[in-house]
Amino acid sequence: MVIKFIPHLRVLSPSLPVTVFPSMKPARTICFNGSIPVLNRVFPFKLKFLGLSPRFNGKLITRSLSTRPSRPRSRASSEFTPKIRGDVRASKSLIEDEAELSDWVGELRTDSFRGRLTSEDEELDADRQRNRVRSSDRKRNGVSVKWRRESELDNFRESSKRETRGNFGDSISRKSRFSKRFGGELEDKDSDDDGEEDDESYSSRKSRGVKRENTKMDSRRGKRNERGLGSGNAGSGRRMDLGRKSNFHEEEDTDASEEEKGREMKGLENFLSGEDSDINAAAEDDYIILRKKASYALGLEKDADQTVTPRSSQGKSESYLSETRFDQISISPLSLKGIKDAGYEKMTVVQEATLPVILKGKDVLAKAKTGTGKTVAFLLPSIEIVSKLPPVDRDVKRPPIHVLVICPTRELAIQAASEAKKLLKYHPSIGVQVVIGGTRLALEQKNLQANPCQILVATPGRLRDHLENTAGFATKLMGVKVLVLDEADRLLAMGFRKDIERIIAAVPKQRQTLLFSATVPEEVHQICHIALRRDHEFINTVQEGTEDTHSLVRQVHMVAPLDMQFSLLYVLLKEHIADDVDYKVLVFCTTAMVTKLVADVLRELNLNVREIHSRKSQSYRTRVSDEFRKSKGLILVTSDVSARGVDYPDVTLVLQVGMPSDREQYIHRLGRTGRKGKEGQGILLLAPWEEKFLSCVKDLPITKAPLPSLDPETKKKVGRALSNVEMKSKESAYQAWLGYYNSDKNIGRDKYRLVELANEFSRSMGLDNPPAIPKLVLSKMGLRNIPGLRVR
Ligand SMILES: Nc1ncnc2c1ncn2[C@@H]1O[C@H](COP(=O)(O)OP(=O)(O)OP(=O)(O)O)[C@@H](O)[C@H]1O
Repeated sequence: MVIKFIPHLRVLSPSLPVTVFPSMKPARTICFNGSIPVLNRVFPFKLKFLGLSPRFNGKLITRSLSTRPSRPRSRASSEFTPKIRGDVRASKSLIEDEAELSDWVGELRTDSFRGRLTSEDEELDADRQRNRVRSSDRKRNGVSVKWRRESELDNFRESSKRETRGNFGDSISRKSRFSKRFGGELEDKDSDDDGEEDDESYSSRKSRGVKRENTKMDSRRGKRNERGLGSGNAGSGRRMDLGRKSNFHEEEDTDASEEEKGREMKGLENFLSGEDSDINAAAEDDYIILRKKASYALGLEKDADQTVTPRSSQGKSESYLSETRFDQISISPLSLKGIKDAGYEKMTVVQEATLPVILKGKDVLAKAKTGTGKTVAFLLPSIEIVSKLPPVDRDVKRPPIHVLVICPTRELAIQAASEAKKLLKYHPSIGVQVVIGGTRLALEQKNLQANPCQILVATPGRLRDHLENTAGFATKLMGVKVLVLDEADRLLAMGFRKDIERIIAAVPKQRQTLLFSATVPEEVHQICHIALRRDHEFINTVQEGTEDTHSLVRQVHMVAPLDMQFSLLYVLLKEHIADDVDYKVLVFCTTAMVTKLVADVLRELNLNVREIHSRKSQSYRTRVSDEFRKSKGLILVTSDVSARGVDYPDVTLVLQVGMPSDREQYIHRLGRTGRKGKEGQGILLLAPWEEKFLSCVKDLPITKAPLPSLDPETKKKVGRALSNVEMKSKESAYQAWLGYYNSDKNIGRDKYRLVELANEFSRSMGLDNPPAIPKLVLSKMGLRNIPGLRVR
């Protein structure tokens, strides 16, 4: 089979705008023989699962499980990656970052990885299945009991720690308000039964309980260590299975008769009420475990102060922080000082898990939930590696770049560079610079020349620009020791893949590569070999059996016809604002132009709104992003430019209007709230024909919420606001809307239906007739001669 790569995405996507870029050249077609699945067979990878053990003496214990026989490594990437060297001038990348992807997403979106699952995947699944069986066999033989016990204790300790976090009372009250609004399904037993208890007393009661538990746990940990229960056992080859802890009950109870169960229940109730808790100090471990088991068996969990939490949330809202302090690990005193100044004391779980592996020189593919400190996880070891390299002579004309960090969006690149600056505060000789699209290339070239730059953070498109247009840049890249792909799954997807392949070809083969993301779909495992060595470690800090989203983020979806959606959006925002004076809301829209329209409408409705998308200048984007980071009482309407990685503290609500491009994008957008173990809310507003999207996220705890009622006055108000919005904004939104859904596999298949829906969208904007669309655009979208469209 022959696969064709056509360099310019514009040519691929019929929905692209008509603007012609000077850099556009006639499409070249690069052909190579052999399908990607075949390449996968030839260049296999070895998956390593790493559970996070309870941590003892600051050490993380890892387990690895090979799912595939190792086969000889091959030069996969180089075979279909054209080499770039400094003087070769190729056309510029047309995709600067994800914001542009979100506008021109076209067919690339749905096809990025999906649809390429073949018998090879089935084979892989079979492998995994076999391993699962082996793993459960081991469990039946009692091998993993210790780990489970430790996990139970960790779970217990961590749930206690959670309670100590600031604003707990506030969180609870918000949670219960959210529950009230969205009905019984969300009833949260964390809060009081009647939901009336005031925040202060709740909060102080919690912290009392926690202190008690923490002290207990500390002494228990000491005892466990003495007894060797928690020893690493690193060589045993066993797989730690933290995710099993919430299945404790199911594993234990399957054989009990109904009568026995009844007896057990009574006994367990006594036990939980404390009547049976005749424990001595030496048996505290077992007491905790038994108590947990009893709780599970009863379908509820009582924490230290007897607060009941529903079983569904047990073990899922694990703390993002580990027990290990930065000063317990072996990093340079200069880094440690920087970390202290940044206010970090304990490592996050992903930092604790990845740091030792990276410092050992391994390639790493890491998965950790959103907002859990992945940036520091790859920056800190990278800085450590650079700090150990011999200093570069000042006279060297083209000092090497040692660490290259690639981010899919400009905002994310700026953020990562600023995090690096914080950590480098006491490393005066190590410089970090950022190169991103939307800024002047010449200015960046000057900066690169004038200032030290051992660490470079870049968006893919601009990096290629430098490779192709900045003298000596390719030579500098030959010094790369560590290559980081932040949001790796995005960067390895089709929209960026070609840029990434070119970048990989421009850095030395002898390097360390780190891939980080909150989502690592199966497809990434299959193609990560283009960046990673075969013996890389896959470090997954998301417990098996738990969701990829945070349990403290309440997720609901609503289904409403398009003609209700502007009014609904308004009502939902008003309700949220009324609930929380410190509101900070992100409203995600499908495309840049729809984002603009929604922002225009909400502005007309006198809400405090900002907008951010790729059609705004970079300086505007940076300014708005900074403002939103620092503000409260603000709504940011945004395209997917803000979907990944951007760290806005204390976002109270993420509202997604229209279906996200895929499951991963849903998770990343939602991940803008509930960061650093905090609480958050997510609402997904879908049209009836978008409901299919829910099947992609059926593993996530998204409950259906009833629609708020819309009074006639609200409808009128929203109608007036819509009529005040410029026609141009509506025209652009209509065209963008059509392009977005045209590229959806399901919706775009039936063009007649698509146009009907687009015209429904047009009516929802208050237009009697749909806006006319240029003939050329229509033919690029494959929509010529479809009834219902107006041509201009
Ligand atoms: N050890 C730590 N202790 C406390 N806070 C930390 C620590 N490490 C990082 N943080 C903070 O946690 C927040 C989230 O970090 P970061 O943005 O790196 O998350 P992430 O996992 O990359 O999220 P995303 O998946 O959305 O990109 C940031 O504000 C960061 O400063």
